[in-house]
Amino acid sequence: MGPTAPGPAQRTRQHTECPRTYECRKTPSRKTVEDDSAMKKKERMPFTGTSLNPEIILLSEEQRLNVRFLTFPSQTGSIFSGQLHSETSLPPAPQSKLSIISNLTMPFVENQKRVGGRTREEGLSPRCRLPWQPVPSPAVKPYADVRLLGPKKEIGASGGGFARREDKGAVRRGPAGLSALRAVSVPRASPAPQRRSISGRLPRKVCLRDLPVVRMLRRVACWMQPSPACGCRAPVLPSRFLGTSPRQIPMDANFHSTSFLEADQQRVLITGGLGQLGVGLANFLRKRFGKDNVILSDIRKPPEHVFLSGPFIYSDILDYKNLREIVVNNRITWLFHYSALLSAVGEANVSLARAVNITGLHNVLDVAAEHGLRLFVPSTIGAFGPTSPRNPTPDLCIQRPRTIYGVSKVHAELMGEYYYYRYGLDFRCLRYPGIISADSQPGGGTTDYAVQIFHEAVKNGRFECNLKPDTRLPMMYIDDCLRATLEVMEAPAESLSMRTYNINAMSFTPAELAQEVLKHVPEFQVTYNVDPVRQAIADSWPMNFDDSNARKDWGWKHDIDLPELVTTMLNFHGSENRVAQAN
Ligand SMILES: NC(=O)C1=CN([C@@H]2O[C@H](COP(=O)(O)OP(=O)(O)OC[C@H]3O[C@@H](n4cnc5c(N)ncnc54)[C@H](O)[C@@H]3O)[C@@H](O)[C@H]2O)C=CC1
Ligand SMILES: CC(=O)[C@H](N)C(=O)O
Repeated sequence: MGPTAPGPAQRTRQHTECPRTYECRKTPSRKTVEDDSAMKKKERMPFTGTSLNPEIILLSEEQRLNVRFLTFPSQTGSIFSGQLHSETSLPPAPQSKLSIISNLTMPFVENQKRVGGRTREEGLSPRCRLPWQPVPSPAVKPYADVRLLGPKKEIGASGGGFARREDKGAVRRGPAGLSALRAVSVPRASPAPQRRSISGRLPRKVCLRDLPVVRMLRRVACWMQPSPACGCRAPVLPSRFLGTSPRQIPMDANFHSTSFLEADQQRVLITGGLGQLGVGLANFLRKRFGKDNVILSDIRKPPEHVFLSGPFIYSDILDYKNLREIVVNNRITWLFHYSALLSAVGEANVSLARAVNITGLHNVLDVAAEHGLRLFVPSTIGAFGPTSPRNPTPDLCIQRPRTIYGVSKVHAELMGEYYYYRYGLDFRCLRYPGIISADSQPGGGTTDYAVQIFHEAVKNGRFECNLKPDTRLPMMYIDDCLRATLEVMEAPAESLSMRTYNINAMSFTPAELAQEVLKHVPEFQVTYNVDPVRQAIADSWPMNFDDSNARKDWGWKHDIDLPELVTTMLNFHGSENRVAQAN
């Protein structure tokens, strides 16, 4: 069986990304009648897990056209990939060897082939066998033609060999269905056949049950077991079992990113960081991760105090290569994607909003998936529409927003969740209410009035509101918003029953807010000059937000209610005003 014809994805692949990844191809040999019969009688075990290093485990499988592909890292940290096909089988090939650490039965390959004159199950301890059977699938063909992708040097100690052909490229992928298995991987700085454990000991004898791959495969087995009730397979695999990223970069790209050892020291990138929320987020995260580990980025020129407060970098979210370069050069591990056009400005410039909010999001998703980042994308109350329940609005309900902003945010929620299931992207998303901040200005949304009112109350004693007095919307003080954002990012994955959560703090109308301001500024006057665009948007948005899932799953709790909000905001603007007057 020759190599498959390149698909469109392959043709566009960047081949220069990772010099550690090579392609090697085996010369195929024919399966025999004996093979066939052994397989039918179940005398032959399926192909087994072959990852070598207990700290670097990746197993994945994809169906591309009629070819199945499985991948795993070698002991040297390079990616190996086997291409499985129904027609042919592996010949012995002398140049490369695989160490087979166990007979972990892969549920997606139904046949055990000979490798270098021995079958893969030979020499394996029975106690290592996993208690599960190959899962029959119509897409799975019983015999394999395996191509290996790997480095030119020897990588293992036993088993058969594979002729290798150097190639700068990596695994290609096609549009067909995926049922990949993947465990989280750890990057390696340099090839090292024997790597010390954290305790300093050399892991000469590894207990297979403790290997990530074994644990992972056990879980896969559970997922893949037919459910007793219906006899069907679980409809989806958990994200971490799923395959590779969608852009055409080498398969081992995410080996360059987070290591378990480094996990506590995050390197953070914030896109669109010069808006209402980004600078506050950067300051907040810098307290947690250190000043130099949080990079703000935007397409605007930062004010001096922001520029001097920590790393700032130019990044246009529409420039994918630039984004990738920043992530790679700065070894980013967490990405907060704040770039967006908000509801009102989005309606004023739909094509730009579509580009920034949708195309920009695609770039971010791909970079994050490729480099194993944890990705936070904020959504909004604006992701709901007039047909959603409005009082309260639950996490899961109909979402038919009527703004490009809302549509782009529903798209972001769905794409993020799709990437989570499809590629194992650690996507986390909160639907923010209108956010009220003292020291930063809103960027053109429908809830902006609730920020501007304080400034005007202190400065002029009056305010012209562009929403009707009885327009009720969910709101939150910025400190709560930023804390929620960090909390959901730090929440253990097991605690998250969803990837997108509503969060809320309070809900009020302009009239109620003005009433609260009046308690502090007795001469305060509000007039109403309704902006029909903003009003129509607000009328389609939730009045109250049900955030019970966030409270239940990861312990979300707001601190600031309306009275404290008003006091805090007026204090800030009052003292700012006094400073200005004194100057
Ligand atoms: N502020 C709020 O009340 C709420 C905000 N959110 C979300 O939070 C995120 C941050 O919101 P804000 O800071 O209020 O937004 P903002 O409008 O104040 O700031 C957005 C930033 O994105 C930048 N940007 C625009 N085009 C860009 C591009 N091509 N490349 C890179 N950056 C670009 C802008 O320069 C701006 O600094 C947004 O995604 C927004 O949808 C969600 C709900 C409420
Ligand atoms: C609630 C939001 O998403 C934003 N503040 C807007 O009004 O557009």
